[in-house]
Amino acid sequence: MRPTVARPPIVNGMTRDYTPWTPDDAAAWIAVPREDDDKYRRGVLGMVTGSDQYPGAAVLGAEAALHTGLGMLRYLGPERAASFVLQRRPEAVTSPGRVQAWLLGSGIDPSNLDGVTTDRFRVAAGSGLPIVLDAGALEVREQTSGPVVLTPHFRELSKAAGWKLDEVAADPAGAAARAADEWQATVLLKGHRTYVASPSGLGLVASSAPSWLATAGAGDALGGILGALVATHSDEIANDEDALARLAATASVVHGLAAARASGGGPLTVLGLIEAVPATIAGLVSRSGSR
Ligand SMILES: NC(=O)C1=CN([C@@H]2O[C@H](COP(=O)(O)OP(=O)(O)OC[C@H]3O[C@@H](n4cnc5c(N)ncnc54)[C@H](O)[C@@H]3O)[C@@H](O)[C@H]2O)[C@@H](O)CC1
Ligand SMILES: Nc1ncnc2c1ncn2[C@@H]1O[C@H](COP(=O)(O)OP(=O)(O)O)[C@@H](O)[C@H]1O
Repeated sequence: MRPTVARPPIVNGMTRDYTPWTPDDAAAWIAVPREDDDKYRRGVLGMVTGSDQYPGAAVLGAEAALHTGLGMLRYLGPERAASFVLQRRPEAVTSPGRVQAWLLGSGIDPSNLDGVTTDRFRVAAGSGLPIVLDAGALEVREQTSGPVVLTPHFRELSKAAGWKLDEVAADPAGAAARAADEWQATVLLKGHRTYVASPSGLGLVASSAPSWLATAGAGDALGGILGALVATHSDEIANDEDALARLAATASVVHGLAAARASGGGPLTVLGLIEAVPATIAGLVSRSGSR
């Protein structure tokens, strides 16, 4: 039996308490495929990410989702980004079809949306399926009909909510809670500590990441990890109003632990982090198996 590890103390935000989300907590939110699973039953993620300006974000999100594990990835972004995704990951499918969850917005400038992306945002928002909104898709929350999790960093939250950047930076825990209340959506606010607030009042905080993670593209990888976790837990999301918050905190823990593994105390690249995700998940699964 493993020794019991003391849970870190609760972080008191001004408006709600945040319970630390530990690797043991995260381990319970990894879907391990069963013998009777097939690619569709495991979960299909639809991704509308990347643009001519930022095709790399699409590649990082797709790589991260596939390394986290899912039945199928449907990449439905613009043509140039799609060809980069296919060059790295020929298993990605680029034709529309059924999905269990959506990831929208990484690598997209909301002031410069192309027609295909706008149409696909509309279809995803109206599907009623669980949806992860990142970077250029934060505003899509206003059109959605299903469960939503948003993944802004400080500047994105300040812009989307119309709050001063200094205020968000001074009290990120409070800002995440306020956004979750106002938007009636789960909010994951990125930073050295990542705060997850759900509209029901749940607060979770993940702090497993080394500061070496502060590098361009790290958030695009987090989006892919979360997208895969959401696509493989559609039943749990339908039955538990806080499942999205727990999955978001789990994504942050997986991301932070993979970053620590890739870093080994020194600099990391985002592809290095992504390559460390399968071993990170195997480590979490073996923890939950030993309980
Ligand atoms: N390889 C890729 O394709 C990458 C794409 N990314 C995408 O890029 C888009 C913009 O993301 P950001 O996180 O940069 O958005 P931010 O809201 O942080 O910044 C927007 C813009 O403000 C300027 N800016 C802000 N702070 C600055 C500073 N301290 N020094 C210099 N310029 C500053 C930059 O011109 C930047 O493009 C998102 O769609 C994101 O997903 C980024 O994730 C980086 C990697
Ligand atoms: N100082 C830090 N320590 C630990 N993690 C960090 C730090 N700064 C940023 N991060 C993490 O790195 C990622 C950066 O995401 P984001 O700002 O969206 O970057 P990008 O848009 O370039 O992909 C987030 O997951 C965030 O939590």
